[in-house]
Formats: sequence, structure tokens, C-alpha cells
Amino acid sequence: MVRWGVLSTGSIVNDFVLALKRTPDAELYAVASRTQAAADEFASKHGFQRAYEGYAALVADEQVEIVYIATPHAFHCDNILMCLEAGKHVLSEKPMAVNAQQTEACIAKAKEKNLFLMEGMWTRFFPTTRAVRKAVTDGAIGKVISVTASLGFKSEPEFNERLFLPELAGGALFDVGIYPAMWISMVLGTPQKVTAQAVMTASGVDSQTFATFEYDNGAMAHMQCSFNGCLQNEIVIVGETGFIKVSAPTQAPDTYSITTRQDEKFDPLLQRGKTVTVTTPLDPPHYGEAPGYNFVGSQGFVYEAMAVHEALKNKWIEHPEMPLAETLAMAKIFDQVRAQIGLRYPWDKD
Ligand SMILES: NC(=O)C1=CN([C@@H]2O[C@H](COP(=O)(O)OP(=O)(O)OC[C@H]3O[C@@H](n4cnc5c(N)ncnc54)[C@H](OP(=O)(O)O)[C@@H]3O)[C@@H](O)[C@H]2O)C=CC1
Ligand SMILES: O=C1OC[C@@H](O)[C@H](O)[C@H]1O
Repeated sequence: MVRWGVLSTGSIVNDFVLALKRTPDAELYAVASRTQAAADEFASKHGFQRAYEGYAALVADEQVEIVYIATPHAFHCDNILMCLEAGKHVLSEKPMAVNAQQTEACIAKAKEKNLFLMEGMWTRFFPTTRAVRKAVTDGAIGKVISVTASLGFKSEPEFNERLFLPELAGGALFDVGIYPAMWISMVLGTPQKVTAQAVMTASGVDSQTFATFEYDNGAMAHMQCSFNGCLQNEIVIVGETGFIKVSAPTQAPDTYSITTRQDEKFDPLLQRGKTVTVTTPLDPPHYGEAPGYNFVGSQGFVYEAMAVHEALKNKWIEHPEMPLAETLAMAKIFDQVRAQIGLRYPWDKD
């Protein structure tokens, strides 16, 4: 069994824990909150054995093997370092940290302590994502020339204040932009050049950011994220001999289609070819019909939790499907995007 501890009692921890209950070999051991009352309530709702006031108290518990961190973005780095220092493996919600310098510090500490660390890019472990990655790697659509990826929804401070507060590292880029950015990164790797534009809120975070990634091999990608409205929420990967579309919700995908040249009659201008659509239903299968979850597709956290268990069993300090180098590379790209769009947080130096 893997003894899990979770930091915070917020919206996503609820969903993660519901999925953990369905993950083989997961033991819901401890929860910590800023207040004892919230920790107690969460523990009794979900059946945790220990409930702690303060994150440090949970981290001091020797029985905890791995900690799932789901605090606001601004605290991830401190939380991760505290856990690693105490000898705990860590799964941190996205983004791992709020700039490249912090991300580097977290990765260095994990390596120093020989402990597992991963940014919670749960999308990576869905069967659909894995199938798309394999199709691209196997050359099903030929050399990739472009990726367009978007994720956006209408949000207001009333929905969740943290999304709009600079002191919590709010903004669309970190909250949702990281999903399309990581889809692009999975397919094309790290871009050589990035150009970005944004719409800013009165509170000083980005409510919408669009960025273009350019690659030395001639490929290009476009990333869109928004709190101002529902974007297409689709991934389109175009290769020289076909294309792949991943349907919404692309952060928790269950469906993709692949269109390839069927034969000599393929007409590129008509975009017709042989299209195969593949759906891998979640369990429970339907979006919006998973009782108790706050977010669509959260049943799919099982895949991420299983990947973490696989890593721990094999004594890996990182998972090959969401490697630390990729997290760091994207943190560096996001530093550039933030500089270009003027997204500054209180701790940023001039
Ligand atoms: N993978 C996914 O699908 C999703 C991932 N996320 C990620 O999860 C993380 C948390 O998001 P979410 O659950 O929506 O956030 P919430 O605002 O719902 O919860 C955050 C929790 O962090 C704790 N916290 C500690 N310090 C503060 C502070 N100063 N202000 C507010 N809360 C604080 C609180 O728990 P307590 O009081 O118990 O200590 C709070 O409940 C983020 O990294 C986010 O990007 C979010 C949604 C979906
Ligand atoms: O990761 C996330 O996915 C769903 C969004 O609603 C949420 O704000 C974000 O943190």
C-alpha cells in the first residue's frame, strides 16, 4: 500500500481523493489544512486516519510516504521543499512552481534527496493522451508541422478568487494555459522562440493569453487560454500526411480522431481522408455524471495516481511521461511569456 498525505482541503483535493479511493494500493492516510476544523471535516468525509492543523504537522508524520500538494500556485515551491526536506515523495498540482528559478530549486532538492517529484499534469496519463502520443511517435500523421491548442472558460472572482489574485499567482496562463502548452510540448518539445499577447484584469493578472511557439525544424504551435469565455478547447496536431484532433475537455480527454491519407485520391484541400475516432470512456463513463466531483473528468485522476504508484514501486524519482526536465523547460518558456505580457507577481525582481 502507498500511504498518501494531502495538503489542503480545497476543490481539487476532494476530486483527487475520490479518485484515490478507486486506485489500487492507495491508502488515504493523512490530510492537513490551515485549520483543524477543516482537516477534521475532510478526514471524516473521506475516511482519512489522521487530520492535521498546519501542513508542517502532516509532513512531520513519519508514516506519510507521498504528499499531494494542492494549494494555490504561489505556495507550491515552499510546500514542495518542505515535503522533500522531510523525506516525502511529492506530487504537486500544476504548475510545479511560479518561475524557473523556483522550479530548479524543487528539482535540485528532489535529486539531492533521491525522492520522487512530479508536476501534476494529470492529462498525460489518460489513455487518450497516451494513444495520441503513440500515434505521433509512430509516424501516423508524418512529420508534425503545427499544433494548435486551447483551453478557456468564463470565470469570475466569485467562482474562485485565487484565479484573479497576483499574490496567489493567479491568471489564465498558469491555471489553464499550462494544459495546451503541455500538449504542445509533448508533441513538439521545447520551442526555440515564443511570442505572446494577453488581456489583463484590473487586478493585474492575465485573463486571456495567446502565444506562438516556433521551432528550428520549421514547426509552429499556437497556444490559447482564457478566463473570458469558452474557447474551442481542442487540440489539433497537423502532420505532413494527416492530422489528429483531441476533443474537449482536453485537460481530461476521452476522445480523439485521426485523419490520414486513405489512398491516392486524398484531396488535401477538401481535408478528406480516412478518419477514425477513438473514445476511451472514463469510469464512471460520462462527464457530468460522476457524483461528488467538482470538476469534469476528475475520475481520470486514477491514471495519474497509478503512474505515481508505478514510479514509487520502481524507485524512480521522476516519471518518464511527465519528466522534470520538461516541467523546467516550460517554466522557462512561461517566464518569457510573462515578461512579454507584463504579468508580474509581488515576488518578481526587476
Ligand atoms: N488538475 C486539475 O484538474 C485541477 C488542478 N487544480 C490545481 O490545484 C491547485 C488548487 O486549486 P483549487 O483546488 O481549485 O483551489 P481552492 O481555492 O479550491 O483550494 C486551495 C486550498 O489551498 C489552501 N490554502 C492555503 N493557503 C491559502 C491561501 N492563502 N488562500 C487560499 N487557499 C489557501 C486552502 O486549504 P486549507 O484551508 O484546507 O489549508 C484552500 O482550500 C492549484 O494548483 C490548481 O491549479 C485546480 C483545479 C483543477
Ligand atoms: O486545472 C484546472 O482545470 C479546471 C479549471 O476549472 C481549474 O481552474 C484549473 O485549475
